[in-house]
Amino acid sequence: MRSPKDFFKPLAIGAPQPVREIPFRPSRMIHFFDPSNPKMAAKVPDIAKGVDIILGNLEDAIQADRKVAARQGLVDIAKATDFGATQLWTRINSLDSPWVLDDLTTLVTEIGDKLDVIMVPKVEGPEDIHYVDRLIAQLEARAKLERPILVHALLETASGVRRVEEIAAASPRMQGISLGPADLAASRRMKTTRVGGGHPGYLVRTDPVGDDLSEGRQTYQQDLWHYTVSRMVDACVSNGILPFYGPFGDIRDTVACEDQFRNAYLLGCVGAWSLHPVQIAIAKKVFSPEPSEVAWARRVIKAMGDGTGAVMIDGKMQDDATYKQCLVVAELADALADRDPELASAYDKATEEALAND
Ligand SMILES: CC(C)(COP(=O)(O)OP(=O)(O)OC[C@H]1O[C@@H](n2cnc3c(N)ncnc32)[C@H](O)[C@@H]1OP(=O)(O)O)[C@@H](O)C(=O)NCCC(=O)NCCSC(=O)C[C@H](O)C(=O)O
Ligand SMILES: [Mg+2]
Repeated sequence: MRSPKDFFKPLAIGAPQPVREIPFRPSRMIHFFDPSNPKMAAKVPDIAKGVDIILGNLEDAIQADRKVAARQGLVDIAKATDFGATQLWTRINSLDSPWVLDDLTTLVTEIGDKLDVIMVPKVEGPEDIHYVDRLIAQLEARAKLERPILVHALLETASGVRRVEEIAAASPRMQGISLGPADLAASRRMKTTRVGGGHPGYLVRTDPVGDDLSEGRQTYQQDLWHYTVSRMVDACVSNGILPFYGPFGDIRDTVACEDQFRNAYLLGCVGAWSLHPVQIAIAKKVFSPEPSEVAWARRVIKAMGDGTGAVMIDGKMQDDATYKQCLVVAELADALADRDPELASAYDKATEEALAND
């Protein structure tokens, strides 16, 4: 076994030095496309300009007889496209599949210089990350890459959830984790056939009034994913990596998609997947803090000076802890503003207005 001191040493001679910190880059949406679908592939250069992350999917949703075409399609698109500040990711096939070895070998050697992150599906435990970690290092060395490719795990098995903390800590390559609610539901034998979102049967009911058990009792639908998302967020944040909500499969239901994304945002996720162009704007809206929230955060930070002590603002107590909460929002806003001039001016305008009243 390697010593803990070796954690940050390359796993192959000639592989690039692993990163010590995962850089925060705007990651509001991971936009999935099928590289074997000529219509979708043709849209990639344009879509890439409007998303934070674009992902060439090789796993589920790609037919078995299109796997090789999808892999080659991604190589061709990556070589032909300048992605600018947009991150290029891929989702490889599962580690027990007949395609994954060629996925990794081809992608790292042919487009490793363009790939930011490799998403690994159906991760069961840290040993899955150790396997891809070493293999990627060998391939990076072969391709003479200068920058390490990062790894993102999909949380979509009961065993993966049970070991999520070990997965998050498995390698310096670990960039983040996404919830995969469809596979996770199947793995856990949950009785929902939906891809993410709630279920009308999962509810709480108000108590009866008097003896009548059937009349006048409100029901409230509950969040099936609260436990898993919260656990994933803790595992990620305590290991310095980024948590994401995954897919919302009812493309028509943009309202419930927005709700699901917002729940994840409020619980600490940095982004979600978009499966269809219509979901890109939803993710952008939800995962960018509201200008009024940013203005409030900046107001509190200004009033708190060095961040210690307590002050009252608009009747609300602020102290060291609320100062830190506000830093989370303000720092996210600054990172997004660097990428998005429209957001930058909306944030500055709201802040000026808020500060003018102080
Ligand atoms: C879901 C889709 C199959 C729907 O496609 P389609 O029927 O073609 O929809 P539209 O007619 O509304 O499409 C309008 C045009 O937009 C293009 N399009 C559609 N989706 C995309 C996209 N993702 N990127 C780029 N362009 C897209 C269509 O080609 C149409 O173009 P045109 O005809 O020229 O106007 C489809 O959206 C799709 O396949 N999406 C991706 C699905 C996917 O990646 N699924 C896997 C991720 S979810 C998962 O794996 C579960 C998870 O792991 C878990 O376990 O929870
Ligand atoms: Mg899945």
